[in-house]
Amino acid sequence: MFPLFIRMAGKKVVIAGGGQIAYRRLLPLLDEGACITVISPKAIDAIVHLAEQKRITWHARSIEPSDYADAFFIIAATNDPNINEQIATYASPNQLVNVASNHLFGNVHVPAFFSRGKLQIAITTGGASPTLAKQIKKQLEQQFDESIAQHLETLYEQRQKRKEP
Ligand SMILES: C[C@@]1(CC(=O)O)c2cc3[nH]c(cc4nc(cc5[nH]c(cc(n2)[C@H]1CCC(=O)O)[C@@](C)(CC(=O)O)[C@@H]5CCC(=O)O)C(CC(=O)O)=C4CCC(=O)O)c(CCC(=O)O)c3CC(=O)O
Ligand SMILES: NC(=O)C1=CN([C@@H]2O[C@H](COP(=O)(O)OP(=O)(O)OC[C@H]3O[C@@H](n4cnc5c(N)ncnc54)[C@H](O)[C@@H]3O)[C@@H](O)[C@H]2O)C=CC1
Repeated sequence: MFPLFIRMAGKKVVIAGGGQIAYRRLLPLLDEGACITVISPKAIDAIVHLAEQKRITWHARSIEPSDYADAFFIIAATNDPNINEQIATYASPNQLVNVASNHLFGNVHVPAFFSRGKLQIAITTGGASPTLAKQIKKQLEQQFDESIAQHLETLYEQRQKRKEP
């Protein structure tokens, strides 16, 4: 697995499933300005609410391959592992696909992560123990408190000045 931080503003994201896991994936992507479509016969209230506010699109039906043919990033988070795995199979090899129910499918793992201003830290265990990834995240959250955000801003400004011609 190769770690990347991806600018998601304006990118088409299709999420199959409308449960807690779909919502957990959706929130940080929405913050980043991704264009999100949820396809799911049922959805939790928080997702329905976002759709009512027109912050995302929700289609209340089962997912079909044509729904994600032109998606930049596909998230398979239904409660049917077979459907999730089928999505990974039907997607183009050039699309990013995350399968929430089986780490062996798809080509993207979602890490445990947090930010302190411009500092972003993400941890994965390659599907071995998401719980350990979460614990390591909590330890690092203690180690890097909010003060690092301001320190990093100062370093950033100094660096920008040095780069000025
Ligand atoms: C492959 C991956 C999926 C992906 O990439 O999308 C995946 C897969 C699976 N998770 C499962 C279960 C749990 N996942 C969590 C928690 C988190 N899981 C996350 C990521 C990932 N989980 C990716 C690998 C990341 C890595 O390797 O480190 C985190 C880090 C990020 C996030 O989800 O937002 C988030 C912590 C967030 C945080 O707080 O920071 C908990 C604990 C809890 O919720 O408290 C449990 C229950 C305990 C347990 O089972 O361990 C199951 C079995 C499901 C079933 O039984 O059906 C599968 C399927 C499988 O193992 O194949
Ligand atoms: N952190 C992680 O990565 C974790 C992943 N999981 C996995 O994530 C998946 C989803 O978990 P939850 O959100 O808790 O499930 P959930 O049961 O709350 O929600 C599942 C959603 O999928 C929808 N759905 C079912 N069939 C569909 C279809 N054909 N097309 C579109 N949508 C469909 C349902 O309407 C429902 O909204 C599970 O498969 C579970 O194995 C579970 C726990 C943690």
